[in-house]
Amino acid sequence: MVVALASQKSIYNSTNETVSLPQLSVTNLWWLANRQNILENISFSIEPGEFVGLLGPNGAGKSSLLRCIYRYIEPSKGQIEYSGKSIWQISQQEYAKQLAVVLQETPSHFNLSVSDVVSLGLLPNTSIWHRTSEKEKYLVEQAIEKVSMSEKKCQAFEQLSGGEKQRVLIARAIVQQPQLLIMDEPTSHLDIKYQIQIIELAKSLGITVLASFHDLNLASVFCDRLLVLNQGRLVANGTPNDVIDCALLHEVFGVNSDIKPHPQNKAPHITYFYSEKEQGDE
Ligand SMILES: Nc1ncnc2c1ncn2[C@@H]1O[C@H](COP(=O)(O)OP(=O)(O)OP(=O)(O)O)[C@@H](O)[C@H]1O
Repeated sequence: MVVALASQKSIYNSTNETVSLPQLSVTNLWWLANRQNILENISFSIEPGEFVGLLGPNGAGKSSLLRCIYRYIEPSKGQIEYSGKSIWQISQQEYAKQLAVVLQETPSHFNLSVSDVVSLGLLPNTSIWHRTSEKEKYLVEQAIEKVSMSEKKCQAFEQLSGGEKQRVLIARAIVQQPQLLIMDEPTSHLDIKYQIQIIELAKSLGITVLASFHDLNLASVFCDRLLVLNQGRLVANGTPNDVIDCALLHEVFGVNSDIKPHPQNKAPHITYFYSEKEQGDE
């Protein structure tokens, strides 16, 4: 038996014991486009509250996998379950309440101010005719402050820099108060200070996060677990310590590297070699 969606964290097994459900599980997922396998037989699950990084070189299939999970594309085969239920059996409105998505391309929000865009995060939990309450206005203000955009809250969203737009979209996701946050390269337009700020912010929400990264060191320091895609296949799934090693980096990303513990939290920290020199060469 599966309990109601908003609290779907557990089920009862045959001996009536409560067993924990993964927040998200992907099983034998395939996606074909133009008769080509873009995603091949991918399986993994994510527990509630986990912060999971999705890694892989350009074209590995990261965005395609995330698009399947947020229902932008329908997989060719396989299952995606949210709290034990197929995502295709959950109503669009209910799924929108559970899940917020921050993408690398910023959508056009013509004539909307920063505050307006952040307020859009209220929509999945209200109706279009709903009058914004004082509490909701406060939530919006707070989210804008958290991403350090208070000074520009009245400015047109379209006039912002790429990094500022990204921060506003994170604030919109915060306002939505989702259980699962999906971010496709959330730090791609951000300078290093805001990269760290945004990831720390996402972590501080205490919700389940699945985010794709190109910066492997950032992912290593902040993620509980890493999934590595290569040519549409899941080639590694484990803690940063389990996953990040020189052989994998060479095989998947084609780089030579040296790995040492980060001085702050001992997570693997990669130093790349910039020449064609093989490791160990003088
Ligand atoms: N709608 C589509 N039709 C055909 N091919 C597609 C489609 N969407 C993605 N692809 C192909 O699937 C592959 C994986 O693309 P995807 O965007 O998922 O990779 P990615 O890992 O997110 O890459 P990047 O790091 O460059 O953003 C690419 O070769 C891409 O050209």
